[in-house]
Amino acid sequence: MTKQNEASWVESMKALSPTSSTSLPATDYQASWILHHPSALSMFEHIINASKGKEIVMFLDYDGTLTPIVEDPDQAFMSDAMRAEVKNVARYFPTAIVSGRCTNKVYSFVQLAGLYYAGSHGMDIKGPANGYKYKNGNPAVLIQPASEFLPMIEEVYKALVEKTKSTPGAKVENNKFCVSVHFRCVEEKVLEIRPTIKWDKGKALEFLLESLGLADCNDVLALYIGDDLTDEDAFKVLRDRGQGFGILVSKIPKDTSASYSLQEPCNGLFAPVGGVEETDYKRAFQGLNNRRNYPHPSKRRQEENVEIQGELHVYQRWATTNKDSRRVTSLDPSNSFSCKYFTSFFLA
Ligand SMILES: O=P(O)(O)OC[C@H]1O[C@H](O[C@H]2O[C@H](CO)[C@@H](O)[C@H](O)[C@H]2O)[C@H](O)[C@@H](O)[C@@H]1O
Repeated sequence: MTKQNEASWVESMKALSPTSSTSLPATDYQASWILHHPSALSMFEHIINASKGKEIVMFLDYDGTLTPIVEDPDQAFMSDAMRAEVKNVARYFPTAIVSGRCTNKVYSFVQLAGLYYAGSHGMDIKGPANGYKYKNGNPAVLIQPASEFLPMIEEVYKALVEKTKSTPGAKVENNKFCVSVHFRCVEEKVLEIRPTIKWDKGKALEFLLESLGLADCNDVLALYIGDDLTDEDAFKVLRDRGQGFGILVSKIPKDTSASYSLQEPCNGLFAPVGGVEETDYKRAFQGLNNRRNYPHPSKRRQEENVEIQGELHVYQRWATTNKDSRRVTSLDPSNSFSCKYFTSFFLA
C-alpha cells in the first residue's frame, strides 16, 4: 500500500463517512439529542416500571459496551467487577452477549457459563445446553447460518494475513464467520469482511427471543446495550417490535434507533452511579422477576455493502481508542475508488 493510496483512501472514506448532519450549533444539537435519547441511568425507574410483569431479557454487545475500546483487540479484557455484574444480571434474566468477535473469543473474555453467546455478528449462536449444563464444558451450537462460508472466510483470512504482513500497524482477526482487519498506521480503522447472508445482530436477537419462546409475547421487555453501528440492527428490531429498548453507548450524538444512551461502557448501568443506589437496583431487579428456568432454546442506518465475488460484504469502520469519536463508515458500491482499492489491494 503506497502512502499516496492510503492518504487518498482516508480522504475518500472521510467523505463517505456519516456525519451528525444538523444546522443546530453543537451544544443545542447535543441537548436535543439527549432529550430524544436520555441517559439510561436517569431513566432507570422508567425502564423498571415498563418492565413490570414482563420477562426481562438482556442483550449485551461486548467491545465498547462491556469493556472500553483499547488499542490491541487481544487485550480487551473484561474487568472482574463487570464480570460480577453481568453474572448477577444473568442470575435473574436470560442474558446474551452479542458480538462481532468469534463466539469462542468472546466466551474466553467473559468466562460466564449460563449465558447465550452470539458471536460473528450473530452468525454463531451458542447457548446453555439442557438448561445450564454445557456439553464438554462448552456452550452448545444453536445456529450457524453462514456455515457454508467457512472455507471461503478461512481463505480470505489467510490471504489478508499474507497481504498485510508488511503493513505496519495492520492486524487481521479471524472472527470465524467474518474477518476484521485493523489498521493503526494512519488512523484507527477496521475493515470487516462478512458473508452476504441476510443475518445481523437484529436477526440474532430475534432468533434468541424465538428460542426463548418470547418472540410473540407482549410480556417481554428486551434491553439491548451496544455502541456500534452493527448494534443498530438490534435497536431497530426492538423498536419495530415494541418489545424493549435499545441503549446506545456513546459520548457523542449519533443517528440511532436506540431509545436511551449511556456515556460510558455499561459499568455505569450495572454498578449504578448517578443517583441510583446499588441496593435500589438490585431490589428493583430482584423484585421484578425471579424467573430462572426459562425455556431451553431449541430502517437501521444502512451500512452500504460492497459485494466481492458476489459472496462477501466489506464494511469499514473508524474507531478512536477511548476517545469520544468512534466514526463508522463503509465501502460503497457506487464508489468505484473504494471497490477498486479493495479488490486490487486484498484480492489481487
Ligand atoms: O460487536 P462488538 O463486540 O462490539 O465487536 C466489534 C469489533 O470489536 C473489536 O474491535 C473493536 O474493539 C477493539 C478492542 O477494544 C479495538 O481495538 C478496535 O479498534 C475496535 O474496532 C474486535 O477486534 C473486532 O473484531 C470486532 O468486530
